[in-house]
Amino acid sequence: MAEASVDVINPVYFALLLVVALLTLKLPAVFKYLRIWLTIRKLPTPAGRTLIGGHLSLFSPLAKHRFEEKNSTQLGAIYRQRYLARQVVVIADPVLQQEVWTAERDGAIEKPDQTNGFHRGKGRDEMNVFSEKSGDPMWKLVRKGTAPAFAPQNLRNYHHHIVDIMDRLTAGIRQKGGRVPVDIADIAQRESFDVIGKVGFGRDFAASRDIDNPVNTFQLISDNLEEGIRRIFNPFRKYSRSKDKLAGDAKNKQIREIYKDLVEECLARPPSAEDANSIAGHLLRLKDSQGRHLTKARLMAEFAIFFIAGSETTGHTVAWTLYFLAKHPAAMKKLEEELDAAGLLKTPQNPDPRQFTYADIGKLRYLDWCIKESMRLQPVAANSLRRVAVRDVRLSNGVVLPAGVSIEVAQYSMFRNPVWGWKDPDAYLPERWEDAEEDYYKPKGGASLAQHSKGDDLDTDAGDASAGKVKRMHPFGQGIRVCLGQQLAKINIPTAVAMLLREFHMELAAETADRSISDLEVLKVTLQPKDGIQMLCKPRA
Ligand code: HEM
Repeated sequence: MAEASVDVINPVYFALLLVVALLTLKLPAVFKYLRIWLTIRKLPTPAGRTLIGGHLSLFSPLAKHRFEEKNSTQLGAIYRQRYLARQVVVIADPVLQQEVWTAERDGAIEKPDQTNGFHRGKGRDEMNVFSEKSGDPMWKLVRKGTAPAFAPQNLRNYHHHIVDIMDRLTAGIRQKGGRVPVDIADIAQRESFDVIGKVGFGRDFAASRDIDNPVNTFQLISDNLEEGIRRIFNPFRKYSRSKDKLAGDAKNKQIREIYKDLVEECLARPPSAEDANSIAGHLLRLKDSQGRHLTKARLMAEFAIFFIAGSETTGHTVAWTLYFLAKHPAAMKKLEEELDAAGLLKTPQNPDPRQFTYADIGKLRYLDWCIKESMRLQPVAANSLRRVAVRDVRLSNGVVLPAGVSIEVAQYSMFRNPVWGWKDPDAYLPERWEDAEEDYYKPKGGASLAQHSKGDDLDTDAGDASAGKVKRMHPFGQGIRVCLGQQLAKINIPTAVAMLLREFHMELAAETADRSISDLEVLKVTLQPKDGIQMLCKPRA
């Protein structure tokens, strides 16, 4: 329920902070806090918060997207939340979120203060292209410097590695004979792991070579992300001596060793033409304005983010896509027909179909729609995108985001809330993407939108507020911090899905089919299958 009444909790915090401030003479911080609270206090807020934790006790960080979906339905597309003393404005409105990205481009909104939450180091050297503020020259240097690794020509040259990796995986699955369930989430992880190994670091991680051999690194990454998430919402956790926190510290150490090894290996390896175009190749060549190469610590932090972003996103998207297809036999059949028509499906008439090529990407429209629809319903970036206001930002609906307030852009709820015009939002309907306009929100009386959204468009495809439409589907984010690796994802996902379906008819095994999707998922930085997606992969010919 919306609450527009005076928040009785914040004065308590204010009093506490005042005492602390008097003791530490940090009065400006207290006045800043008071100003934030006074500015946003009229926004609705979810009921049930507690005195100290605020809304923290109302949701699990591992299912926060669902809490946000509920709130944005009940409270509207802009509301406030409190995590301990931190005031957060949550935005789940396509128009307002575009204004946030405009303000970010103008320097009024930034990434929050954070070191690399995923391996939790200390200091500037631990920042990376994801955590660094947009105003920082290092962010620009790394973003610009690594962009050529994701250029279409470069990715085209790497595509044969993806095909080889998929060939190895399908050979491994074929050996199961279609009788025992295969964990397709694990298969997809192996694929994206080996792909980032090659494209990112010129290394064969060999996860696709033996699908029965467990890859310990997956669990390590997964646990590390979970620990990272827990610390974002519990700043006191770092002082905890609990068993699971200490285990988290030990795993953190182990994963740092992996990044360190990777950096050492790339530094020591004689350069090859292909390595020079890998992400690591670009990172190793970068020099700052004073002509200095990145330090080893900085390289580790950058390697870490590409390692995680590369392996934790595309793999889960492949797994969710196959899950939805198996759940929706009519969509699966249509996709099989499309692949067959393109000569890419093994059938009795075509027992040796041609190989999937780079040129196929983009031509297989139904495949594209199936992936997009999966990304709408189960976007891997379901965690809201976190920012902070550097200076006051007035949104076109009159709400002011005061300097210092935390901002969370809730993508998950935007992709399915019917108020943004989604028809049958909970249904898996790949056909909806046949209409290119489906990407956009067009309120009745588009003219008012032009007024509502004063932001300039940031991406060429961000929408056109003056034409009365704005993007409501943006799984790769938007604006200057839009996903750097999206082109890699866009070639990897269709290749993996098409190459699996080429060989196998895929059905959900009972242990997965009988569970609801909320029971199958977990939000550990990315929205991923909690404990696998079991499928029967029946060889086609
Ligand atoms: C399905 C696949 C993927 C999805 C849905 C996805 C989604 C996103 C989103 C939403 C952001 C913006 C975060 C924000 O605004 O705070 C982002 C940023 C980023 N992504 Fe991805 N991503 C994917 C794959 C990849 C891959 C394969 C890589 C690299 C190997 C990658 C590297 C990055 C990096 C480095 C950033 C930070 C960019 C910056 O802040 O300037 N992503 N991604």
